[in-house]
Amino acid sequence: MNFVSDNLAGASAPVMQAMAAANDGFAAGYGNDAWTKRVEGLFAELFEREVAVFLVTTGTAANSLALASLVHPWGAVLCHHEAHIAADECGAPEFFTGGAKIVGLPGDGCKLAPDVVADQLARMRAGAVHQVQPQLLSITQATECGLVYRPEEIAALKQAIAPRGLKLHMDGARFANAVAALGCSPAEITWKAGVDVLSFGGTKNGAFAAEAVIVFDSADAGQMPWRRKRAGHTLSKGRLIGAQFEGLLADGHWLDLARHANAMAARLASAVEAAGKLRLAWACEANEVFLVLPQQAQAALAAQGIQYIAWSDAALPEHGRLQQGEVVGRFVCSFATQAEEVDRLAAVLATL
Ligand SMILES: Cc1ncc(COP(=O)(O)O)c(C=O)c1O
Ligand SMILES: C[C@@H](O)[C@H](N)C(=O)O
Repeated sequence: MNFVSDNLAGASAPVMQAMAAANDGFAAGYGNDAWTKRVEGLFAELFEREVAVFLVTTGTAANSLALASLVHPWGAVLCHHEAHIAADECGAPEFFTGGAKIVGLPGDGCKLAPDVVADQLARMRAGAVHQVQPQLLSITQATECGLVYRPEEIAALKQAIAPRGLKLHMDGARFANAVAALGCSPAEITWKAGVDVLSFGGTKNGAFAAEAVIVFDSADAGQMPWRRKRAGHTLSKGRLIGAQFEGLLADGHWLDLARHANAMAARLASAVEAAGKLRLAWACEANEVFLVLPQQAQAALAAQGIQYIAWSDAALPEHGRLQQGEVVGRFVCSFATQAEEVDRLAAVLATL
């Protein structure tokens, strides 16, 4: 059984069918194909406004190109110190921005609070030629610890950066899971809350390799066509990504997939809490469950061949610090996770 990552699932059947259907005949290249054009319209409908859409194949590309379009080489990107852009993209944001500084901030569950952001900004002197200039705040939705920002929390972060004119980026690798968890509209947790640019994740949701940079103000999108091309993400057969998103977005399929993943995670979290043997490191709010695993639990899982990632504990609150030998286990559910797998995992953890 595999709870390592939603990246490890394949693509959903409707996405595969959409890709197969897009294979027929000839099509314009480099994003000028019919599938990509239709998807641009679908995103405008989804976000209830005109949007600029740039399809790429990885989340790292989506994040790095979004940042590069809005941050100067002498700029600074504020984010959580355990954010994917800070900890898991091998310096791609720094590379594509031409050297902008990633400034990591603390926060329980990888969530940023407005006062922490404001305090950091107060320490960065505007216009000081000896200092990098803060130009963008990046938040991850759902966070790297599986928590979800509510619309009002996003708006409060926007309010904290507004006096210094920072842009607000959302790493939405698990955006679908957050929307499904909140039951809100995509607009409510993006542009209506102050988000300027979104990395809309399709890959973890149920596509094979489909990510979209969604820019809510066309004035912020001017550099993207060239930056995407230089990054090697303007596909000659752009229908490859367009068809995936068409399959994903059709009839709300993307949200159905996310709801299932979230339901599987909730099933696991409830079973663990009912058994009373283990504690959650953070609340289960989307499609991930983070458990504090003593050595006995680690051994039992290994014996059963149940795979997960031992996750960083750096975002744990002081009172939740690990004891000797404990690790935080990250268990990720996807659209492909079956209830029987969850129940078997829960049974192993209940017999500790
Ligand atoms: C929160 C988050 N953002 C961005 C990414 C980057 O995606 P990719 O691995 O496709 O570059 C990931 C990982 O898959 C992620 O977990
Ligand atoms: C790199 C690893 O963290 C990946 N983004 C995942 O969430 O599984």
